[in-house]
Amino acid sequence: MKEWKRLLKSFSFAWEGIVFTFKNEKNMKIHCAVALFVCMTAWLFGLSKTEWFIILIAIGVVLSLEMMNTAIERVVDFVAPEFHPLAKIAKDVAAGAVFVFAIISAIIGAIIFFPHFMALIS
Ligand SMILES: Nc1ncnc2c1ncn2[C@@H]1O[C@H](COP(=O)(O)OP(=O)(O)OP(=O)(O)O)[C@@H](O)[C@H]1O
Repeated sequence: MKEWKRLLKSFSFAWEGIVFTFKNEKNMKIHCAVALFVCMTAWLFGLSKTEWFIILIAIGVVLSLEMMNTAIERVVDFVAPEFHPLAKIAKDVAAGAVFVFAIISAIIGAIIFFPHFMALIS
């Protein structure tokens, strides 16, 4: 019983982290809006299971990276509230990680949706 309570508590802390990121990070709102749009388009095009699988992984990784970026930003602000070159590197590298995977996800989306879009207009 105690184990269950501990597990539920850890889920609720994780949920608090998700809500915090969504409320405080503009980029997270943008990622969520794009993810919703992509899922609706995928549903309309009737993507295969494999295509859904790839798209959901891309969405999951982008959202998770944005949350890791937010966590790193907050830790950096906590330990280095003043300007510091290492704080800059930590924040820039974390933001870069999100950017790299967001670009890769856009390419993945283009590769998956392009044939469906061409089939629709031809
Ligand atoms: N303590 C610091 N020392 C050095 N440079 C910093 C510091 N804090 C922020 N920076 C620089 O300013 C940039 C913006 O930092 P900020 O904390 O405003 O994050 P952000 O890029 O606005 O993130 P987001 O928009 O995702 O919240 C960082 O990427 C970094 O280059």
